[in-house]
Amino acid sequence: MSATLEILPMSSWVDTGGKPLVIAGPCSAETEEQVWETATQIKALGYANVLRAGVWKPRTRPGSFEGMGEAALPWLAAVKKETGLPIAVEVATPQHVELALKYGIDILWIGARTTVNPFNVQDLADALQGVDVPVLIKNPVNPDLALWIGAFERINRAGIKKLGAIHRGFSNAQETKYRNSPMWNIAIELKTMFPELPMIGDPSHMAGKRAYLFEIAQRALDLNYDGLIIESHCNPDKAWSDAAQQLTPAALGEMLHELHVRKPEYGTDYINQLEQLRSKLDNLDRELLEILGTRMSLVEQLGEYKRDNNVAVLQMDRWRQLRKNRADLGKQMNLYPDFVEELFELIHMASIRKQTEVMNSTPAA
Ligand SMILES: O=C(O)C(=O)C[C@]1(C(=O)O)C=C[C@@H](O)C=C1
Repeated sequence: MSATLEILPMSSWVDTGGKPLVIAGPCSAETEEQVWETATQIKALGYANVLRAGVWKPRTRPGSFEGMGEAALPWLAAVKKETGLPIAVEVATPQHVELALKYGIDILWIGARTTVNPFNVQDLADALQGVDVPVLIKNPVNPDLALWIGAFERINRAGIKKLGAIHRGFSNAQETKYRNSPMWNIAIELKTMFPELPMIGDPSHMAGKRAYLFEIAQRALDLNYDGLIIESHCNPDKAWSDAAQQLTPAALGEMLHELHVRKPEYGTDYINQLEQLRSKLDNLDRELLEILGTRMSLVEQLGEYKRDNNVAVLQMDRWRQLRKNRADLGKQMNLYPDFVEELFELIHMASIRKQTEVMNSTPAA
């Protein structure tokens, strides 16, 4: 997939003093007092660069609290004046965009349930035409990188160059430890395609529970994310939405203090050591590929034998036996079991592909 985005650096819309961006605030703006108390406590921590609050809440089932709507916008405008912190809210319709801009909201984000729908995203892009406001786009709820990229393209084509990605994790079909599966590989792929796109981790929505926030936030920083967006509420247990994943500003401060920010690059003092290790890896990878090449030519010979004797490509007994044997070997070598399993699944699929080609070719005379 190839795509181009014109992106301005994060420093063009927020000053973090070279540190990771911290966006914090309640899941929802509930009352004027709650917004005020939470915002002033967050400001006092000294860590946050931006204050977040949900005003329009897309909820899974009807009957849940769906946000205070426009009524909450003057509260946010007032805390912005008091704290000096820029405000970020989620927008899902052109009317939300219009109202947010009317009340001087500084940063907009598009939620995961909106990113899934190109019609919705295009409506937002049309409403943003000619407006200079940073827009952060959450990953779609389903693990579809192209859909996420498509949303960036639509918003970018409307002239928005102050863009950022929020990685909030992907819906689970089954019960898992986290509320949403991080699937870090998808965010890494996006970052690989668009290195200049700021990547912001959303531990709150991945974790779903306070207890897991730290490990996810640290993982995001280990991957050199540009920032974190974390839900914080002055009285989290009484929150009207997402109570289990919010934490008090004081607990947020402790967590942020404990997190380690990694250096993006090695220092010059490590360069020699690093180069030696990398050149060993280069040699090993070459050997690995040579071995895979040799394996594939044996598989091809087996394929010719199968073709000439009219034997099926897929040999289930052999494959089952092989899988078990390689998993045991991998265990002895201290390799991650799921890694070994996936590796041999890929190898086997490539064998099947090669032998299917051989099967359908005519033997050399
Ligand atoms: O053992 C065979 O019959 C093979 O063709 C080799 C191989 C493999 O890649 O190891 C490929 C396809 C079969 O389903 C099982 C195993």
